[in-house]
Parts: sequence; C-alpha cells; structure tokens
Amino acid sequence: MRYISTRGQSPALSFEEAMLSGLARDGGLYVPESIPQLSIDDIRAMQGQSYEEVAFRVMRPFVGDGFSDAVFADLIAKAYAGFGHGARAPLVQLAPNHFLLELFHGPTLAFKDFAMQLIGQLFQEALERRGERVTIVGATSGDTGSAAIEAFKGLKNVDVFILYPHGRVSEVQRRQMTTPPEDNVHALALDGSFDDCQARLKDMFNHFEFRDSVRLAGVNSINWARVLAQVVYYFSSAVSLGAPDRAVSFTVPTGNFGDIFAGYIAKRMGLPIDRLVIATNQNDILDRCMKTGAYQTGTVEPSISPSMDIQVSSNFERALFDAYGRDGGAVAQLMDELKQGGFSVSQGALEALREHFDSGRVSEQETLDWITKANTSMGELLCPHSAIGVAVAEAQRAADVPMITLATAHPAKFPDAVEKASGIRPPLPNRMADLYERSERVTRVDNDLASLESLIQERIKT
Ligand SMILES: Cc1ncc(COP(=O)(O)O)c(C=O)c1O
Ligand SMILES: N[C@@H](CCOP(=O)(O)O)C(=O)O
Repeated sequence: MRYISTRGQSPALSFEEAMLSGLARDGGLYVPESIPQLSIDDIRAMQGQSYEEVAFRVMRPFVGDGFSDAVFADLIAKAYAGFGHGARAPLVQLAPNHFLLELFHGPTLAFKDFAMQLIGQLFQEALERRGERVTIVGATSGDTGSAAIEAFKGLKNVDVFILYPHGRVSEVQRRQMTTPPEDNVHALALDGSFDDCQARLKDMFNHFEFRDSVRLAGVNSINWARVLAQVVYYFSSAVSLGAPDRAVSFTVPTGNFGDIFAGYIAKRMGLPIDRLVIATNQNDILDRCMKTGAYQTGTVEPSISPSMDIQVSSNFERALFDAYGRDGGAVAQLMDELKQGGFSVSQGALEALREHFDSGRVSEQETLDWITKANTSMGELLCPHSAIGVAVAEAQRAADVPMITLATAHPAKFPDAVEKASGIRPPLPNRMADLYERSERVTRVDNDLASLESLIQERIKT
C-alpha cells in the first residue's frame, strides 16, 4: 500500500514513511493510493469480536510490511489496554433508533485517545527499529494535545511540543497538557486561535531547513495514521447494530474534519453507511460550504465547545481531493485561494460531497438546551461537543435507519458548560481526581514562526 499527496507533487510513500513524515513536502496530506475493500463476509466476521480484533482486521490492509501481523496485533493490544471500558467504545441507546457511541473512556477522556494511544506504540516501535529520533509538533484546540502528551510522555525517541490557543481551552484540557512532569513534553500557549496554531505547524513543515534539522513529525490528523485508527469504531459500532445486513448513519461533531473523514473511509471500504452528518457549532464554515459551495473563512468565535472552534478544517482537503476526481493540481489551486480567504467548490465536486455528507449547525443556546434535554429525557450527561452531535442527529435522522452519534469527550472535561445547563458538575474519574492540585509547566509564545522554531531548537539541544 502506497500513500500519495492530495496536491500531487510529492513521491508516494509507504505507511511507515507517511506516518513518520506527517505533511507531504508539497504541502498536501497523504491518502492511500487506493482504498482496500472488505467484503460482506469480512464485515460479518467482525460480529461478536473484540474491539482489538476488529481494529486488526480494519487497519491491517493499510499498514503494509513495516509491521508484522504479530507485532501489529501486540501494539493494538497495548494501545487499548488502559481504557476504562471493556468494550472500548460502548454504544448506549438514547431514543428509538438513535444511539450514542461513547468515545471518551481512554486516558484523557476524548476520542483522540483511540488514535493517539496506538500511534504512540507505532512510533516507538518504528523509531527504535530504525534507530531514529523525531520532534513532534502538534496544534490543538484542547484534546489532540492532551492525548498526544499522554501517549508520548517519557518515550525516549521523541520530543513533543504542543501549541494551544492561550485562554481558549478548558481548564481540564490545559491541565492535562501542562501537568505531566516528563521533560520530553512541552506545552506552549500561543497568543491566537487554534487556526493560528495549525497554520504555524504547517509553516514549520513547509520550512524544509527547520523540518529536516529537527526531524519534524506530526500527530495531528495531518497524519494518515490518526485517521486510520479512527476508522475502526465506525466498523465496531455499525456491526453491533447489524451491519453489514443493515445500513446505519452517523452524526459527527466536527472541526478539523478528521473524525468524519474516517467514517467516509469506512464507507469507501464497504461498510454500509447511509449518511454521514457533519455537526458544527457557531464556527460553521463546513455547514455553510455544504449548503452553498462557498468555503469562506471568517473570525473564529470562541464557544462552549472549544475543541470545535476551527475555521480552516484541515482534512476537508482530503475530501476535496476525492470530490475533484483525485486531481492534485485542482486541490493545490483551491488551497492557494484559501490563503486569500476562501474558494468556491465546483458544482460537480459539491454534488460528489453531498452524495456522502449532510450537515447542520447548532447555536450556543441550542447546545446548552440539548445538554439539559439529553440529561432529563435521555438519561445521558453530554459534553457540549457531543450535545451538538445529538442536536443535529435528532433534527436530521431518518425513522428507518439507525443513527449513531459520536460522543467525542467526557462531560467532566467541560464542567462549567455542563453545570450551567444541567445543574450537575461532573466529577473527574478517580485516576485523575488530583488534576487540579498538580503543578503546571507552560511557556507563553507569540504567534511568530521564527521565535517558535528557535524555542524548539533550543529545547531539544538540552
Ligand atoms: C471533543 C471534540 N469533539 C469534536 C472534535 C472535532 O473533531 P475533528 O477535528 O476530527 O472534526 C474535536 C477536535 O478534534 C474534539 O476534541
Ligand atoms: N479539536 C482538535 C483540533 C486538532 O484536530 P486534529 O484531529 O487534526 O488533531 C483538538 O482537540 O486539538
């Protein structure tokens, strides 16, 4: 299996090379050259299997020879051993034909743990075998950063720098990033938005002298391995509701488009998915684009669902690549136009996107109302991101197709919003009950490429 860039100008790489490289050198994102197909029998064989067994069957065709079957199975087992629920990603019923996929039982209480715990294992195994060391830089609106720090802290072949928007993540998210004492992890609070953090990260990848000097790697969903690990729970949940003999739909709280893009890959592999519904907060560029074809950036408005406060939705580029018939030149041109503020999706490409995706947007007040309503009438305390998913799913679901809404974070990560809506302040699980007492370590940084690069170079010298 080879991986090609969405901008068509970088050489194809193996899974392991693509994983360790992050962004392609032409600025594009890696995607598989072709999508492996699973037959109806392959999918039926997943019924009754453990999450780990499903993960092996779904991911194996993408991974290639770098990891043997035995090693890959072992890394999967280690990745999910620390999850707080035997099913890893349990489904609970909210209403007739509406189910919630709880993705918050990992070590940092967000769906990012599913991919990050596995990537930590894959990086460690690959880097030790190669005798190499990398510098991971990540951009986060809160959850990617905490999951990355948790997965990579203390690993000997990796230094990790996480850029987060100062003052725009929840206190739990911030403390998960700033309290680990291991000296290979560094939390950097940037003066700006998540989009600024992600833009500086991509600038570093496009600055080859810096990139090569620190051996830069990425664990955002820029990295194909992140998306791949998230494909698994689409299979495990759909199969437990009767797939492949029954189609299901998914609603996904969306920001950087990585999670829902994983659902699209599951569908392309043969999983019978009827609709994939994008659910956004007031930072609704994706909903506007799906409705009008105009992908126009504006100012990010901080919300009570801060992890989705994103305007430049990185993985949308992967969806556009397919919608434009895998024409890397066309995608490169759109991304150039994006630097000037936006672009219009062609009618043909918009129709191709609408074949798979629907969308909906939820206001701040509606988010609070749905936290209240889900608590009182569905018996589920939701985080604001998951509430946005449930709100959009309830508005859009068809009566005859089961809808699965992804619950992307634990309510205890966002206690202020949850308490305001429900009157309940959700406690942290026991294993992190002392999070508020731990001492923090963080560096304030300007939104400036040169000074960020110098800081990283200085820190990895010591
Ligand atoms: C809790 C939560 N929900 C939803 C999202 C959006 O997911 P994605 O960026 O993959 O669209 C994020 C951030 O990624 C998140 O942390
Ligand atoms: N919401 C994310 C933003 C980064 O997304 P990623 O999936 O590209 O890593 C976060 O929590 O940081």
